[in-house]
Amino acid sequence: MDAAAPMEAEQRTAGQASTSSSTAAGPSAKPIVVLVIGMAGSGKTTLIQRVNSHMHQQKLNGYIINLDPAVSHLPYGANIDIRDTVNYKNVMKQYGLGPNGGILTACNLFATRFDQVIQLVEKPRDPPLQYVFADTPGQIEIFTWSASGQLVTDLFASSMPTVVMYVIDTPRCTAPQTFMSNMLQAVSILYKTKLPMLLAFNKVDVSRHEFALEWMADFEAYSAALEADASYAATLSRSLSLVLEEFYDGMRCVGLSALTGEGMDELFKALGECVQEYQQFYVPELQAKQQRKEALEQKRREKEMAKLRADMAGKASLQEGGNAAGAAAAGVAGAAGRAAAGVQQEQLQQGLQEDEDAEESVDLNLSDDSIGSDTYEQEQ
Ligand SMILES: Nc1nc2c(ncn2[C@@H]2O[C@H](COP(=O)(O)OP(=O)(O)OP(=O)(O)O)[C@@H](O)[C@H]2O)c(=O)[nH]1
Repeated sequence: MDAAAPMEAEQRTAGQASTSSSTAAGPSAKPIVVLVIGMAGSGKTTLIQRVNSHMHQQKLNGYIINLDPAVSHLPYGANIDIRDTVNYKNVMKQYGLGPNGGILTACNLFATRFDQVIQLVEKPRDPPLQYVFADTPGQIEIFTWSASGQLVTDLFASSMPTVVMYVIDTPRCTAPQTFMSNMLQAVSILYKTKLPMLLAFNKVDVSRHEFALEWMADFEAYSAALEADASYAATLSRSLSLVLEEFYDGMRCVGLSALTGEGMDELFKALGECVQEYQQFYVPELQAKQQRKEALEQKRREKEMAKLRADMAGKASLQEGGNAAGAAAAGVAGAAGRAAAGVQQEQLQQGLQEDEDAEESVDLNLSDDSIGSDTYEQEQ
């Protein structure tokens, strides 16, 4: 893998729009990262192309990252392209993998350098970046259920406001069970990432998305659509629709057409709302997570310190105890030499007393050595 490639690829600024004083994210704000996820063929790449041209028109400062190593042609100029860094076909050959294994491994290799991508995105610019759109592999699970997808998502979300845009092929969703499959996929991504989500019903030029909004708002309407179907899958879909009511409630949805450009203004408005949700819910959760991690680390350090103290105390008391016992034995021998049983007893007592004194001084020394930790424990 070419480590310097993300840096070089970034020089190609085809995806950058021209300058603007009226920035949606604010002049000093961090860019909004949009992870574009969806089933194969839902129109992610075409949608990003449309978004790119919309950003140019609106003079929004955008940045595009392609994370799909297997895409053969990109209709937009990506600022960073995974294919400049890693060739998934070579990966397949080198590791003896099939296409999916090759794509997955290519993504994993790229993810190991993703801190460089974050650095590039965060690089100060004038005017600052407002939006970062990331195109993900068509095989949805390669991104959503892989270590690399998790890493990329976490790195973005812990550095910048991050939103998941789940792209849906609307014409295909007119079948109620395909609609349910899409919703379940979206829910699983929401659970996995815990990020604000936007449902983007694409291809509304072919089929309007209002039927989907109705199914989400009204269980009876969805149930009616399944009426003619008495199969087990249909019954399950009906039950799932009830379960998903909580998910549907308040979920942001936009109807888009990557082909005609319909819905672009609504998309950017919805992204702004998602950022508010990110600030309100995700950031406090992230902070709490970091605090829990720090507390665990602190506990681990304290435990190690206590173990070290115990080891040192054991060694020191053995050493001091041995010295004192030696002195006591010498005293006993001297007393025996003078043949005085009372004196012998006295010497023995004295020896034991010395032993006790020695132990006391060991304890004090240990306390001195570990003032910081002891103080912390007492405070706890
Ligand atoms: N009519 C119509 N067709 C669209 C629209 N968006 C995408 N398409 C078509 O849908 C097909 C798939 O589009 P892509 O952009 O390649 O979809 P993708 O999700 O990136 O596909 P993968 O890379 O396989 O994941 C193409 O033939 C596009 O021309 C749209 O809004 N309307």
